[in-house]
Amino acid sequence: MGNDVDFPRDEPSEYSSPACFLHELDPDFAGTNNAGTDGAVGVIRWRKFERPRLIEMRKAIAADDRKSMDTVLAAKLSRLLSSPGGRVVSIYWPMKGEPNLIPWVKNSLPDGGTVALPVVVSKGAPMEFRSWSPGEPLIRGVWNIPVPESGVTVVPDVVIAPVVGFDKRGYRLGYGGGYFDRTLAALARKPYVIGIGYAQAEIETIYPMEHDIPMDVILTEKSCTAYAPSSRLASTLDIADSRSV
Ligand SMILES: Nc1nc2c(c(=O)[nH]1)N(C=O)[C@@H](CNc1ccc(C(=O)N[C@@H](CCC(=O)O)C(=O)O)cc1)CN2
Ligand SMILES: Nc1ncnc2c1ncn2[C@@H]1O[C@H](COP(=O)(O)OP(=O)(O)OP(=O)(O)O)[C@@H](O)[C@H]1O
Repeated sequence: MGNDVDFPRDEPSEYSSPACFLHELDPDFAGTNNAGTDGAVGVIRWRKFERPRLIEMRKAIAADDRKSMDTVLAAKLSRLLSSPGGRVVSIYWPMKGEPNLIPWVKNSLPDGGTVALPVVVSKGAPMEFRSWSPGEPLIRGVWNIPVPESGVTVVPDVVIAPVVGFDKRGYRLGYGGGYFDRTLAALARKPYVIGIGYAQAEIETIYPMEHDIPMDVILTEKSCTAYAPSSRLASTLDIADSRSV
């Protein structure tokens, strides 16, 4: 983040970057971060700027590092969802450097849980969740994201949502379609929502707007933070105390 950069305060102005490099700078650095003061327009603009920065940073993670971080995430997920028996857990098919949970599903989740994948059925509408088991055929959906070809529509008890970014209050920044927020808002029974990502995706704030729904827990390779510690649903689902994960 720009705040981490040691910015020389009394640099003469003739040493500043030429205007054509401004787009490469963090908005805080470039003085273009009006998210906090420009209302929704400023927030939307700031998010458009922030998403590619976070995605590129994630894609730059070396394959070996990614593999070991995914192994740590899988172990933490298994502890968090200690007895999935009979529950429907929605995962996602990884893209753009997101943590890959497919090996975890193959190795651990079949212990009594049903896996589902989110499906964008139409633009600007809530998603649907379709059951899927490793090996079952997938077809390309919106954005070329693989989705189950058959599989029945299910209602998830637990939704694992990949984050592009997340903040200190448990809000998630995604790809900008608003799909998870719209879907969670439309479900009759709110599932237990686990945001998952690498620790590098943490930012100070996403400047939450009215439609943004915070995650119950955010899991990274370094931390497991609960934002809804007394969630009734968590206890009925037998979700571990996040402090022990
Ligand atoms: N792996 C994975 N699968 C997932 C998600 C995810 O975050 N990760 N989703 C999580 O939601 C859903 C798909 N999300 C999508 C989000 C945005 C767009 C999209 O069309 N974006 C536009 C920009 C939108 C805008 O700025 O208005 C684009 O890139 O052109 C498509 C799908 C379901 N599947
Ligand atoms: N519950 C909702 N009802 C209607 N519109 C919504 C809702 N939630 C989000 N949106 C719309 O979606 C747009 C994008 O939202 P946002 O920036 O939160 O996306 P995101 O969480 O990054 O994306 P995604 O969940 O698809 O990964 C918002 O500007 C808003 O107009």
